[in-house]
Amino acid sequence: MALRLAKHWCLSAIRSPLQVISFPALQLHVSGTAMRADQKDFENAVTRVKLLKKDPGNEMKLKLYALYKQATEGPCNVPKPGVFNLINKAKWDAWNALGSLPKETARQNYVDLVSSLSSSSASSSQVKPGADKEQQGSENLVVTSENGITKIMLNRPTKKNAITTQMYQEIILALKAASKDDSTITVLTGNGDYYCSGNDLSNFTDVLSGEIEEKVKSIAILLRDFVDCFIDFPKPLIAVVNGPAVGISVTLLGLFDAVYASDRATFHTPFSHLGQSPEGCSSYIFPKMMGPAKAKEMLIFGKKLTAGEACARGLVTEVFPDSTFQTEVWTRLKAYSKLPPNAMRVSKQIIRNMEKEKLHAVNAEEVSVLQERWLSDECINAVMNFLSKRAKL
Ligand SMILES: CCCCCC/C=C/C(=O)SCCNC(=O)CCNC(=O)[C@H](O)C(C)(C)COP(=O)(O)OP(=O)(O)OC[C@H]1O[C@@H](n2cnc3c(N)ncnc32)[C@H](O)[C@@H]1OP(=O)(O)O
Repeated sequence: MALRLAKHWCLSAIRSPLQVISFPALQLHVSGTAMRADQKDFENAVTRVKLLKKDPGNEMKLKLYALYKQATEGPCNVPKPGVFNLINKAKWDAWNALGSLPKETARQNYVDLVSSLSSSSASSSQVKPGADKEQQGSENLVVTSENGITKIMLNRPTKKNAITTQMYQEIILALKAASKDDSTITVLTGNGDYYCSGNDLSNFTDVLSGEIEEKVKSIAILLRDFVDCFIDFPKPLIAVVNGPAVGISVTLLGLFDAVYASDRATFHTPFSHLGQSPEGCSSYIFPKMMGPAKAKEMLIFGKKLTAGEACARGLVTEVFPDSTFQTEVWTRLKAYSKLPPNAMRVSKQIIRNMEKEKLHAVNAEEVSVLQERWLSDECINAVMNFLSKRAKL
C-alpha cells in the first residue's frame, strides 16, 4: 500500500538538497506531545523554518531536527538505524548527541537558532506597524497598508490564485502582522479574474517516497494553524471577492466579518469530487448560516452558487455589479476604516468569543478527517486526474 501511494504521489517529486533531510515536521497539534499554549514561540519558530528563503544546509537542518526532537520527545530513545540507512542514521546521531539536554533548553535553543537564520532570510510578508502604503510580500502575496486598511492580495492570476504551501505560511504571517499593525480593518482579495481557485493541488506532489505520512501530517498542521489564524483574527476581516472562489477560499468566508462579491463571482466547494471533506469550520458554520439542507448541497454535493445565491444564503454580505465593484467596495471600506477601531474590535470579540472554543475544536476535527482523506484512493485519483490534465471542475 505504502509503495503504491508513494508511486502515486511522487510523480513530480525531485529530490532537491532541501528535501534530502526534511525540516522537522510540525507535530505539535497532531501528536499532542506538546501543549500548544505553552509553546507559542516554539510553534512560530517551527513555522518560520519553513519560510526560510535559503536552504540552510544539511548540517544546520540536522541541528534543527535534533533540537526539535529533543524539545518535543526528550532524549533520543529509538534504536540506532543501520549503517546503510545514511540519512536516518545522521538524524539519529544528531539527536542522540544532545544527551539529556532538558526539553525546555532544547526548545529555547531551537527558537534562538531559527531567529538567527530568519534574520538573514527574513520572511517576506510582514508589514511594519504604522507603515503607510508599505508594500511588502512575495510575488504571490502582496501586502499593502494604506489609510487604515491592510490589504492582503493573492497574486497568482495565471494559476487562478491557487494557494501554495508557501502562500499559506505567508498569509499566516501577514495576518499576524496585520493584527498588530495600526490599520483598522484587514481585507483579503485576489488579483486577476479569479478570487481564488482554492488549494494548489500540486501541494500534494512533492512528497518523497517513504515520507508520505509525515508530509500529510505537516500539511494538516499547516492547515490547522492557517484556519486558527482566521478564527483568532482580532480586527474586522473583510473578503473582497473579485471573481470565482473555489474550495478553501469559500469555506473560510464563514469566518470573515463581511464578504463583498462581484456579480461575476461564483462559490464552489467540490470536496466530494476531489475525494476530500470540508474545512475552514464550514461543517459547523455553513449549516448554522444557511440551514443544513442548503449547506449539504454545497459541502456534500458540490453545488456551485452564483453570487446572488450565496448572498441569499448568508455567505455573502452584498453583491455589486462587476463594472463598479472595485469603486463601490473600496469607497465603503474607506468609510468603515474610519470608524473607532477599538469599538469595532470589541464588538467583533464579543461575537466571536461565544464560539471561539467550538470553532477551534471544529477546525481540529475537520483537519483530522482530511488527513485521512488525503491518503485515500478517492483523493489521490482526483488530484492525479487534475494534475495530469484529465479533469477540471
Ligand atoms: C495546507 C492546505 C491544505 C489543503 C486544504 C484543503 C483545501 C481544499 C480545497 O481548496 S479543494 C479545491 C481545490 N481546487 C480545485 O480543485 C480547482 C482546480 N482548478 C480547476 O478546476 C480549474 O483550473 C478552474 C475551474 C479553477 C479554472 O479553469 P479555467 O478557467 O479553465 O483555467 P485553467 O484550468 O486553465 O487554469 C489556469 C492555470 O491555473 C492552474 N490551476 C487552477 N487552479 C489550480 C489549483 N487549485 N491547483 C493547481 N493549479 C491550478 C491550472 O492548472 C492552469 O495551469 P496551467 O496554465 O495549465 O499551467
